[in-house]
Amino acid sequence: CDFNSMSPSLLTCYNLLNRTSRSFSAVIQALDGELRNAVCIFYLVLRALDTVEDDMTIPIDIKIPMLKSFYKNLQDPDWKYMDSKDKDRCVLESFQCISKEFRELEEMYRDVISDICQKMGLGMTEILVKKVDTMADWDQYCHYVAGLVGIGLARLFSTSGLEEPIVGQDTQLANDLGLFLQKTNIIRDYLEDYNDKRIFWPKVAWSKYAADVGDFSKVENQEQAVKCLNELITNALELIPSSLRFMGRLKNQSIFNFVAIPQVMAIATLERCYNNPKVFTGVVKIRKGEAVRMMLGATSIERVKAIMRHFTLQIIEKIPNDDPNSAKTRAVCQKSLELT
Ligand SMILES: O=C(O)CO[C@@H](C(=O)O)[C@@H](OCCCCCc1ccc2ccccc2c1)C(=O)NCCCCCc1ccc2ccccc2c1
Ligand SMILES: [Mg+2]
Ligand SMILES: [Mg+2]
Repeated sequence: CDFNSMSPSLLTCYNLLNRTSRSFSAVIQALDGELRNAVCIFYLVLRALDTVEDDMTIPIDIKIPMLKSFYKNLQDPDWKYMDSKDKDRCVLESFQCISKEFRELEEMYRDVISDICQKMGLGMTEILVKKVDTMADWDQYCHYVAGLVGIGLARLFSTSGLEEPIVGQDTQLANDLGLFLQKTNIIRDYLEDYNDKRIFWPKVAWSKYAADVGDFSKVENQEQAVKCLNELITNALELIPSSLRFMGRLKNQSIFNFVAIPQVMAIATLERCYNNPKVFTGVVKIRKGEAVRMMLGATSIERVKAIMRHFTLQIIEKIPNDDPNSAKTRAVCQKSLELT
């Protein structure tokens, strides 16, 4: 990034990106050409929307109209929000810089960002009132907060001309990219979310193993908790074939790295979490050194397949014979092995 030629407002945007995203800021800044600014602004606009969603101090009757109309703020040079208590409130307080840089993007990028922002905001209002009961509810929630991001990004890739039209047209694969990342986050963040009184684990799953999802945080329920954990990880692993097919279509190296690095970090996280009771006593994170080694390695579809194969074999090694989903987990891993 050539920071010397940036306007003060664009510099502020990259500063906000670095402050609000450890896992995405480096790969976004490495993107080629016009995509870099477009994806940076796309991230900040959606992080601002998500910060409204996450802020538990905003009363629901205020929050719902705020989420539904949020995309309109992109056209309002004066809009900002100073009353948030969320950790990422800086993106709401500096929203005038974000919307100014949004309005300076080419129209074809603005159309994608505004459309996804409107759909995500509307989807978030549905989630605020509805619980995640069925696996379909789980897919729907993840579609709104992450699937739509994948769909928008794929459209930006094709719109920029750096990728073929099919990349942006195949919304199912793009959606699955986001579901894989969000499901991994939800699985990993069980305890953090539960302590924030936020439940994203689907009721149809946890109710097989406990009377209340909070029971998993008690050590006497650890065995049942791990069975539920393994069931949700098995569900997430079913998305790997879509992820590989999406990445197999990419031609631009900076876009490949941008897509592949979060995907390999996610499979590494799922492997660390599988059958691991530590998920219920803290947040299981992969070590920085291991993460950097993977990032440097995930630069071609062959390398990514080798990484996916490595972690899939590790998971197969850990499948307990008495786990209720052992046969399904083995079958899902077997399918990934055939593709890698
Ligand atoms: O608030 C927190 O601290 C955690 O937030 C989670 C939550 O609130 O559930 C939750 O917030 C979701 C709503 C806001 C998502 C905004 C976003 C995220 C990443 C982007 C990457 C590039 C461009 C735009 C992006 C937009 C969160 O950040 N979950 C992490 C998974 C979301 C990944 C989205 C995504 C989807 C497909 C992708 C494909 C390729 C590369 C990056 C991708 C990134
Ligand atoms: Mg959030
Ligand atoms: Mg959120």
